Amino acid sequence: MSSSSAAQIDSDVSQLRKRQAEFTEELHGKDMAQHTGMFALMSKDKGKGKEAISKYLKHWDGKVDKEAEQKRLEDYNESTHSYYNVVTDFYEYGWGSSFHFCRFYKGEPFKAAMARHEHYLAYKAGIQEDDLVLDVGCGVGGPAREISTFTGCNIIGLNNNDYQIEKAKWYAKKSNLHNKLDFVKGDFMNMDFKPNTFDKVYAIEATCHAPDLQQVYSEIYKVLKPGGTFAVYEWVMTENYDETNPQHRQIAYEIEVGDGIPKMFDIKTATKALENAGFTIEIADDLTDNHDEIPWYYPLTGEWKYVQTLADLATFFRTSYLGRKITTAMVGCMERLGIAPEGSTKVTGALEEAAVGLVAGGKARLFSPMMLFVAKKPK
Ligand SMILES: CC(C)=CCC[C@@H](C)[C@H]1CC[C@H]2C3=C(CC[C@]12C)[C@@]1(C)CC[C@H](O)C[C@@H]1CC3
Ligand SMILES: C[S@@+](CC[C@H](N)C(=O)[O-])C[C@H]1O[C@@H](n2cnc3c(N)ncnc32)[C@H](O)[C@@H]1O
Repeated sequence: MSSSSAAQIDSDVSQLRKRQAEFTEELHGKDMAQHTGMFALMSKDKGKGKEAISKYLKHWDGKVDKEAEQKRLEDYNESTHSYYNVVTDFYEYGWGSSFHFCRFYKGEPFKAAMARHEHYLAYKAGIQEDDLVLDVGCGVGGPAREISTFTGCNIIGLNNNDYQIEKAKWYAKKSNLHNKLDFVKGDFMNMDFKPNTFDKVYAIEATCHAPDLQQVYSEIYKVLKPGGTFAVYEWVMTENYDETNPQHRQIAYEIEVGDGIPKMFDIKTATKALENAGFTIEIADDLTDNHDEIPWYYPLTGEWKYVQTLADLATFFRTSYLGRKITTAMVGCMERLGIAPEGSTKVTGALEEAAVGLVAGGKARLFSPMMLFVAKKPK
């Protein structure tokens, strides 16, 4: 690439970042980090809120044709940025500050199961005290806070959503972890870190937003020290998935459109992408394939029998089919009263589609949100 075209790309990237940061502040307000869930939804600038939702709908309007898919792949940065601008409040309201699924043991509370899933990844990655670790696609920093507390390591969280970065920084300060954690804006498809920087890298349910898995894994490979480990919970379609089967494809589309994913890839593609990036795969283990008594997707069903503790009733109520209908009705009232941005119910509608697709994919064993890969960069 010539130096003038490289300079042009750099300037386009910095303009995009500036635009996204300015829009974030106008939309969520200067004290954006301090409000969560429905309070955050109410404290948005209503005009910008409407604009944010229409930006999101432009990309995620349910179109399932190849052309729409191609557009989402090309526009992955803006499309995921706009997705997380509008869903983050709902995620925090319904799920908490770790945006991923987990396995559940009998008798185990929801929050403990989520934390254990994070500890397990840290353990498999071999994270040690004082390691410098990169969290790729860090959300609002729930896993980074847990993993740093569990291991004592230092973590840099990389994220392309400004709203989530502000929140992650605020939570880290509140939990007195700001000396161990830092959160930076960036695109995992083109990282700004120097090569060979990190002892370990992990990614939790984030790299599925990449338009090309080999590219994101190659970036991770580049910034990892030789001999370092990369551990990931990847979202994949399983071996049972047949792209030519219209019912299978419909489930994959629901997951893509409802979860802000340009294209769902299968296990084979993810495996090849890791190998082509230069990694040696040490573990490839689909954690949904364990005959668990309590399925990973249970919070999104209406199956009360799986709720393990009384304290989990509040979470389950919000995540279950009935709870989601009630949330949609409540958000509809807020929208009519003008205290939630116009179009908010379209967001709950898309999240409903996500929930339906995820449960259908889980039940049919076509989809896994926890394909664990542990891979090494050779010395
Ligand atoms: C999008 C990716 C790659 C990962 C996120 C996984 C999960 C944390 C989310 C997937 C679907 C989400 C839904 C909710 C919370 C977060 C998820 C489970 C809600 C329960 C939030 C409250 C809304 O009223 C309904 C949502 C349904 C989908
Ligand atoms: C489902 S969330 C998971 C967040 C976090 N790993 C957790 O478990 O709480 C996916 C995250 O990936 C981030 N992300 C998506 N595309 C990205 C990109 N191109 N570069 C950096 N981060 C990205 C999103 O902003 C979001 O924070």
